[in-house]
Amino acid sequence: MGDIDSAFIQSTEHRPKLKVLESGEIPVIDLSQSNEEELISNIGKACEKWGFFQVINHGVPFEVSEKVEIFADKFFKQSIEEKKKVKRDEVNSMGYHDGEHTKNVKDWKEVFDYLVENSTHIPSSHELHDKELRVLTNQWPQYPHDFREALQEYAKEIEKLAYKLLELISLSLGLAGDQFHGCFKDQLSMVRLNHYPPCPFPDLALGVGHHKDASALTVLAQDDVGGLQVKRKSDGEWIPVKPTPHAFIINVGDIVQVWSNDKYESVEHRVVVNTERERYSIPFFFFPSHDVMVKPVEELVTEQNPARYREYNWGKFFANRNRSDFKKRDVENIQIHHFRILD
Ligand SMILES: O=C(O)CCC(=O)C(=O)O
Ligand SMILES: [Fe+2]
Repeated sequence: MGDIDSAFIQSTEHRPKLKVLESGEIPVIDLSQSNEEELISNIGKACEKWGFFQVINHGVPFEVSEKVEIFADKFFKQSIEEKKKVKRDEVNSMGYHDGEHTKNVKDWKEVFDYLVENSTHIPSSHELHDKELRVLTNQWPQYPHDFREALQEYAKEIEKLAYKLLELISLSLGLAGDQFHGCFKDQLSMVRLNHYPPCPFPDLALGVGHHKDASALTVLAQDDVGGLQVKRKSDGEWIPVKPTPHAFIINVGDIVQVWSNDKYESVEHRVVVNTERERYSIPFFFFPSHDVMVKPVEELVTEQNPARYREYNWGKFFANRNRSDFKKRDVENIQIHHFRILD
């Protein structure tokens, strides 16, 4: 079996229990249901109680998702030299990467990231005084053929679903359906292909360490292997999300937490590894444009419920996060709680 590289070892408190609780609790919501009021209410309840739900009958054609899964497998099965031809680096954060750290511990996975908009503006640096922008562009591999077309088609389909979900979430908060649409004009949204190889150290390593997504919301496809766990709000237990055929897993991200002034929380989640089977998952992170200032929505702020966050610039937050993905750093990376107004 050999020894595990110490970069992968989780601290004792974050190591997974090998015996997991029964799953099946995360709500499954049918988006095709005709009673819109009930649909909105169910989404609101799921956001409040879990921060996570699954959707079925979502309108994304199965062939589009299936194609991406096949291409993902073809891409990751190539040699490391081939994959590294589209390696991400500190300047271009899109492309292939096999050294990501979450909370300063290395994840047992490899990824391929691409932007939904193909190229978009981001701040040149995380420094607040630096107003310069630069263009962030996708890197596409030569092989597999038609990889780019399949992945872009997928992104466009999921983007439609993400707008629809954001609309339903806005309505559930008592806001206009299109309240946030303007924030995504020059969006930084990206799709990630996650490949988790089998791992002989399931008690020490994680596929992705515990974290919250920085997005407004995340739309995740997973295969039938399982491994995603969500921290239950009521008692802090890690609950597995059972793979549901053709469903997407939706979670509230940090931005919706701030917009909703903590009504909907961005919930911690992580991925445990599997000793026998490799696993694929594909999150779509719905990210606003770089110039969006994120703050609690005015309509949701009252004297009794004052704003709990100072505003922050999304582009700078994004640039700051990208710095920490490469190596173990001694400090915690940027989090929304750094903008919390203490009472
Ligand atoms: O693989 C999964 O199920 C989740 C991955 C995840 O949480 C992430 O990439 O942010
Ligand atoms: Fe995540």
